[in-house]
Amino acid sequence: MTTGTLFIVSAPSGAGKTSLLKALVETEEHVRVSVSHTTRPKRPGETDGVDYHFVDKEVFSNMVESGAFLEHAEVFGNFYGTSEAGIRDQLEQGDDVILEIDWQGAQQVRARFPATVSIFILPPTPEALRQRLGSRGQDSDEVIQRRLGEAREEMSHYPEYDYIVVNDLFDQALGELRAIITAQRLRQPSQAARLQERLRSLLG
Ligand SMILES: Nc1nc2c(ncn2[C@@H]2O[C@H](COP(=O)(O)OP(=O)(O)O)[C@@H](O)[C@H]2O)c(=O)[nH]1
Ligand SMILES: Nc1ncnc2c1ncn2[C@@H]1O[C@H](COP(=O)(O)OP(=O)(O)O)[C@@H](O)[C@H]1O
Repeated sequence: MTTGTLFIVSAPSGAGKTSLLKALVETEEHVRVSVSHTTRPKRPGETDGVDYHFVDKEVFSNMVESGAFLEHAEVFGNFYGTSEAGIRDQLEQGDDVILEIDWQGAQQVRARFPATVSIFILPPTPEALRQRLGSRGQDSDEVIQRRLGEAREEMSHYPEYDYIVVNDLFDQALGELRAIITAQRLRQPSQAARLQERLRSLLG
């Protein structure tokens, strides 16, 4: 039995991480994206329990108190956290689990699980980031300005990550994400655990 790998994906708001991960799980088996809890308001088109578990501050702080979170952080004035329940089960079933979290959460998860593989997604240019945040059409000007203002701070943490993917051409970035996951699966001992029978017949 092998356990799956825990991946972290971080990026400044608008770089395209949610779109990339959505496309990734549609085509890739045995990869799941963890659904976080957040106190931020739901955007049009988002679904509770699918995009996030939308909760109020009281529920969130009760979960913090009871130790339900693997990590949690305040980002753009809202609270976000990854609940531990479920993630362990998914990993134990052999599935890879991706956490779409900010650099603060990434530091907490690495401290607890040093084998975590982390990926930072960069936009090609500052102009592209601005344009993407605007074209998503789901945030007010004030929210967009705040997110752009904090993009440099988020991006300054890139050296803490194992991989960097530039999301210029969407399909190329998606291919690079797939390559990282594939490479991780081919590593010893993950791959050897999958190949037990074959190895037995080869080695006698
Ligand atoms: N630490 C932490 N950060 C999270 C979590 N979920 C989302 N985030 C981060 O919070 C930031 C804002 O997310 P969101 O409001 O969905 O905006 P978006 O990045 O523009 O899609 C992003 O940097 C996310 O990676 C979480 O569970 N924990
Ligand atoms: N490679 C790309 N080229 C052009 N637009 C993109 C690309 N990747 C994502 N987008 C668009 O940019 C906007 C922000 O993407 P999103 O996935 O919501 O970003 P994030 O989750 O990082 O905040 C969306 O409108 C999305 O369709």
